Amino acid sequence: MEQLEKSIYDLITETSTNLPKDVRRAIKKAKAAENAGTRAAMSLDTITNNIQMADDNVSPICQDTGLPTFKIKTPIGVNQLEIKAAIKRAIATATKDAKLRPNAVDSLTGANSGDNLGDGLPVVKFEQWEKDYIEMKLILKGGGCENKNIQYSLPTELEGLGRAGRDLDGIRKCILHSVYQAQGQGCSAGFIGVGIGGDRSSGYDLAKEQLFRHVEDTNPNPDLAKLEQYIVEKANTLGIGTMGFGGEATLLGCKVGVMHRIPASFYVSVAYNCWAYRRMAININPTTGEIIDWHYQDGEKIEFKDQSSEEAPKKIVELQAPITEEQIRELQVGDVVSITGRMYTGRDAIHHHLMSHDAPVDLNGQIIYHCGPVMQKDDAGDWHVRAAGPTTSIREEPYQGDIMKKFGIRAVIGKGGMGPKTLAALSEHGGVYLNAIGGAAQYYADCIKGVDGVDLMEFGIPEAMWHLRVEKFTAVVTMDSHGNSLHADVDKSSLEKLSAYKEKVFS
Ligand SMILES: O=C(O)C[C@H](O)C(=O)O
Ligand code: SF4
Repeated sequence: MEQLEKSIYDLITETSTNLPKDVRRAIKKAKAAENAGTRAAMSLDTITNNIQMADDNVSPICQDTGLPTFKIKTPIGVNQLEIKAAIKRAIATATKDAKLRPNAVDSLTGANSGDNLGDGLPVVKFEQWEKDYIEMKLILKGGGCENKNIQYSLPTELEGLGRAGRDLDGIRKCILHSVYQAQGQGCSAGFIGVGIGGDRSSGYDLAKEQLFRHVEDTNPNPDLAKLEQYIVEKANTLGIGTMGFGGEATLLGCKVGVMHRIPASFYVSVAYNCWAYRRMAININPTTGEIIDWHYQDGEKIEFKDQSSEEAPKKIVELQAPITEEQIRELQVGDVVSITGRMYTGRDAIHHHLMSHDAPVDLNGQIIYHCGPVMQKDDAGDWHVRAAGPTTSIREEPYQGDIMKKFGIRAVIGKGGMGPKTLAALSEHGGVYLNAIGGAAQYYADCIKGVDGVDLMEFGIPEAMWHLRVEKFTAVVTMDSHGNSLHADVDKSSLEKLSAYKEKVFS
C-alpha cells in the first residue's frame, strides 16, 4: 500500500480546507433564510467568504482542528496496524504543513505535543466488512461545538419544556432543548447528530455516527424521519440565528439514530456540530493504497464567489489601541467596529496565568483576542498566521472581569458572549465585548498583516500570547459598558419561544 499515506494526507487536507457539497448547499439555504442587512446576514457573508478563501488557499476553514477521528472499514485480511501507522505519519505531516493546528495537549501537564499525536490520539476505529475495498471516514469536530454536546437521562425536567418522559415525545423535548442550550456558542447555524438508547458512551458514539450521514438524506425509520423534520423546522423558530445574533437560521440538519438500551437507562445523546462541518470519506484500493472514490460528491458544488453584502452596516466605528475609557463608553450593543493596529491573543492558559502573574507586555488600553491560531514558521524564522478565528469566550468567564480591571484592558474579542460577571465588570471598568464570527479563520487571518512578537510560547502555539498587527478587523459589539448584552437577550427570548413546544406532539 505505497500510496496509502498520501491518500490519507489528501483526505485530511480536503476535510480541513474544503467544505463538503451537501454542507455548502445547507449554508446557502441559511443565507436565503436570513433577512438582508441584519447582523446574522452579515455573519453569513463572512462565513461564506471564509469557506471560499479556505478552498482557494488550501488552508483550514476553522483554526480548530478538533479531535481528528477516523472510522475505517477494512476487507478481511488487511493489516490494520499498517493503516494506523500511515494515519499517524500523515497527521504529523499535515500539521507541519499547517493544514491542521497542533491540537494534542497532555491532559495532566498541559504540554502540546506539537504534531497532533499523543496518548489515544488521533482516534482511530476499525471494523471489518465483506467488501473488497477500504472505506475511511474522517471528522474534524472542533472544541466549541463539542462542549455544547449534551446527554439527557430520561425521565428529566427541562427548562421551558417541563417533564420529558421515556417516549418519543420526551426525546423530542430533549432534542429541542439541546439546540436552545447551545445558543450561538457552538458557532450556529449548526447540525446535530442524536443517539437514542445505549449507555453513556455508545449513545454518544451513535450520535456522532449520525454526523456522517448526508445532510439531505431521509431517515429510513418513518417516525424518526418525522422527528428529524420537526426538529429542524421548530429549532429555526427559536430565533437564535447565526452566531447567536438572533435570526432565522439556527439549525441546518438533524439526524437521529436509535439502538437498544438496558431497562434502567434511557439516554438521549446529542452531538452538536458547528457550521464548519468538516467530515469527508474516501474508498481506498487495499493493494495500492490509492483513492478510488470520494464520498459526498453528489450534486452541485456551490462556490461562494463575490458574496459581499449588498447592504453594508450603517455605522462602523474605527478603533485603534490604546483605547480610552471615553471611546469605549460611546459604544453600544449592535455597533460594528473595525480595528486597525495591535491586538494580543489570549485564551485559557493566558487568562489563568494573568490572574497570578504580571503581563509580559503593557496591556493598558489594549485589546485581547480569544484566539488560538494556526501558525507556520518560514525558513527565515518568521511566523505567519494561517488561520485565526475566535474561540468560545465563556470559558474565560471566571477570570475576564478581574483581568480587565487588573491590567486596564478595554476590549476583548471572542465569540458566543460572556456571562453576568464580565458584564458587570464592563460597566464598572469601562470595557466592551466584541463578537467576531466563529470559524471564519481565513477571513480573520487575512486581516492580520503581521506578527510582531510572541510571549509565553511554553503554553504551546494555540495558547501563547501572539502580538498581532491587524487592519480592518471587523467585529460586533454584543456586550457594552451600559449593562446591555445581546447574548442575555437572545437567551431569554429563545427560552420563551422554546416554551411554546411544551405540549405533546408525538405519542
Ligand atoms: O479552539 C478553538 O480555536 C476554538 C474552538 O473550536 C471553539 O469553538 O471555541
Ligand atoms: S470555532 Fe466555531 S467553527 Fe471553529 S471548531 Fe469551534 S465551534 Fe466550530
